[in-house]
Amino acid sequence: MTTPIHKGTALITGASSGIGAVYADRLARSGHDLILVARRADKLRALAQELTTRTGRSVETIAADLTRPEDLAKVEAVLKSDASITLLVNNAGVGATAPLLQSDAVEMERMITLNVSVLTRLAYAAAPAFVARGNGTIINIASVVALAPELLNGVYGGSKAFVLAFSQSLQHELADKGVRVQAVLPGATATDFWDAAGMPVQHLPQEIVMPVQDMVDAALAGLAQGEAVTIPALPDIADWQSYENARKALGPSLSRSVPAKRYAVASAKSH
Ligand SMILES: NC(=O)C1=CN([C@@H]2O[C@H](COP(=O)(O)OP(=O)(O)OC[C@H]3O[C@@H](n4cnc5c(N)ncnc54)[C@H](OP(=O)(O)O)[C@@H]3O)[C@@H](O)[C@H]2O)C=CC1
Ligand SMILES: CC(=O)[C@H](N)C(=O)O
Repeated sequence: MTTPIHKGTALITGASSGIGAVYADRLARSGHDLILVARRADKLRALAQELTTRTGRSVETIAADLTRPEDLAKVEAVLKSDASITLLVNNAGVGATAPLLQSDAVEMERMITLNVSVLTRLAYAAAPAFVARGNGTIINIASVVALAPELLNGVYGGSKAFVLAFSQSLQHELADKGVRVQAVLPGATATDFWDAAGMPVQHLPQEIVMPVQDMVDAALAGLAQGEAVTIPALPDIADWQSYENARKALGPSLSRSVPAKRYAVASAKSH
């Protein structure tokens, strides 16, 4: 059993499998107590027991379907009231691989609820408490499809583009208030995600699939290095920086009093 220094409590959503379960393992080992959230209570309990035995940390579980308003409210209340929480891992999410014409609009809306609305509500529950204490970290799990929406289902890509943009906005607003925000953009990662999304992970070219433990270890290394956006698979961080610099360079030209000349609009101002 390891008993490192106590680093506060991490609340992890989607902790019953995949990326969230590995975050739970790594954070418990590095000295965090945990609150694990997902629907499958049996999986959460088994993981909690294993982690407590192995690390000596306190691990609580909350069985919650975060798309149900009453369950979401329960988790929001914990984030608002438990002053020991120093870290929120906003990880619960679902995906899809089907193109628009083969997708069900109600399922797409459910995806938006979990990937966008729930993530936003939980960040809104945590951030004021973190700001009040001048300390706290929010990790938002996005995806490389935030940058490449053509890769998978378009609503999934759009939901992850939201997570990236929202994280960047939070970074901008909260950086001087002692609160850190990291967006993590995994590429294909070997988890149950793929079965639920409609394509077994074994059907992907294996050279693009990262083991889930390596993905989380890289993301936590990126956090420790102070990265605001971590793309575990990207070999050269300079490529991301050029992309960001190009985006920021557009800034001064994006809102002007006249349309661009190429549209040949006779300005209303001259009438
Ligand atoms: N695997 C991949 O290739 C990639 C994944 N991601 C993102 O990583 C995150 C985690 O996915 P991953 O670990 O891969 O997949 P998993 O399917 O293994 O994990 C998804 C987690 O979300 C939980 N969850 C799903 N629906 C709900 C709900 N309604 N309420 C509460 N919890 C819910 C699941 O638990 P339960 O069923 O018990 O509720 C599970 O713990 C997602 O946001 C995904 O978009 C990003 C890029 C790549
Ligand atoms: C990029 C991927 O392949 C991944 N499954 C994701 O969830 O975004």
